[in-house]
Amino acid sequence: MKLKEEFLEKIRKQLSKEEYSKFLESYKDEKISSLRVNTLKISVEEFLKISPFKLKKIPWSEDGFYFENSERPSKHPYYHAGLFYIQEASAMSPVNELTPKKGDIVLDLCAAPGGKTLQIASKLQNTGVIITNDISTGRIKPLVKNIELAGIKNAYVINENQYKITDKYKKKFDKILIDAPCSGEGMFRKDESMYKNWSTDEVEKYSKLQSEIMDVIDESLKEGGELVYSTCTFSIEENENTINIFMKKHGDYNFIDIKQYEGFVISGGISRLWPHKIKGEGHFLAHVRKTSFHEHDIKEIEKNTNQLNLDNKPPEIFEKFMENNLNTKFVGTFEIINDRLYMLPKIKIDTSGIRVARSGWLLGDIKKKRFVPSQAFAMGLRKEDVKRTINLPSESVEVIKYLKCETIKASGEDGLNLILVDGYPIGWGKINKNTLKNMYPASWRMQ
Ligand SMILES: C[S@@+](CC[C@H](N)C(=O)[O-])C[C@H]1O[C@@H](n2cnc3c(N)ncnc32)[C@H](O)[C@@H]1O
Repeated sequence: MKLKEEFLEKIRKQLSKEEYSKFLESYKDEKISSLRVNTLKISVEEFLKISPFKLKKIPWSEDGFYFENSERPSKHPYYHAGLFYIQEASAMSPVNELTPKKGDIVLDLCAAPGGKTLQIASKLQNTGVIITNDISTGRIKPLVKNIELAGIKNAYVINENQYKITDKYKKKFDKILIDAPCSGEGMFRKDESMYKNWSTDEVEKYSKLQSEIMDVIDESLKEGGELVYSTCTFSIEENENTINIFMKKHGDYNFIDIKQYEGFVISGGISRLWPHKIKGEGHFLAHVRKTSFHEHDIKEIEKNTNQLNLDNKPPEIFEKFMENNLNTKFVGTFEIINDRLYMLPKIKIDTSGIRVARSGWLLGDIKKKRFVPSQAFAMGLRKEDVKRTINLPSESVEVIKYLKCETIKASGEDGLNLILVDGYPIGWGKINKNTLKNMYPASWRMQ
């Protein structure tokens, strides 16, 4: 790869001579591949027992692992069971730093396609709530799919800009992640298209946008709340400058010391991940806490964290479905939106006037007098929740055929079955005399 002189000049200014030549050398390194185990579905220990891939721990992520470049995990049925997500190693550092805690209300403002939302969800373990947002309508679809595949039940997926969000949600969030749109310099090794579009004008354009986003989103963070700002770029304009402009303008924030890992270049609340110092791509993160305190904020916070009434009865049609098909009786707050039944997260979030793509766990469609369970429902279940299941071994031809939406032969009880791979749900099917009518969604078909 021939790097543009203007880009190299900017890097030269940031590094010593020796560091700079190591940085250039890193462009000749082999590509680095990594995944993160989805602990909503399987513990790291269990995954390591069944993993068909040779894995090596990523130091800064408790559930992140490198795999060998010869492997193709996204083609494995476990990927389709949502047991892991392919995520670049450095990209795991912002959520590791933010460390959402069970019960937190978290905003992931620039979320698509969802790698970091999934990581936040693993930390929350379906407690609290995640508002996961992206401004791009086109990128909402993959975000929704990744959330469904991962079995996340406590997220609202929304499609707004920072102004709309701040207008609606004042001092609402315990934690905010701004994984900002950027010039992507840290990803040049991985994605040449980012490099082709790079120019100093782009750097300037993004730095303005980042400052605008940060300036506005401040109002949405609770007093005492934490914010991580991250990019996958090297330019000072988009990193140190953005966070320093923000800190100057908003005097009520302090930096939080960043967790130290070998190779991270840390100065107080700011960290840089350089590709010649760690096994991963380029990244930047800053961690800050809002510190000011006013009497009226307490009332605001209390109002915001109202719990939903948990005894809300499910619609009769779903009661019947549970009786006939499930061992578990789900209780919670149910809502029907456009003939689709959802179970909402336990913390009440007012989404009126907001463009919402998903509200919590999509259970299924109500079609005339029938309840048709959704793929998202299947992906959020455990095998024990369902009366009839068909287990397909991960090495079988049948599981691949199922994931390719083909009809297969399978022995089991007639009726609706949850289809499993080695005990982990992958979708629905109906058995009739040893033939499985495939209900795997065409849009999820394995390629
Ligand atoms: C670096 S990517 C996010 C990657 C994502 N966090 C992940 O881990 O998969 C930046 C995202 O910001 C979105 N974006 C750009 N401007 C935005 C804005 N003003 N508000 C919200 N999202 C924005 C882009 O559409 C893009 O999907």
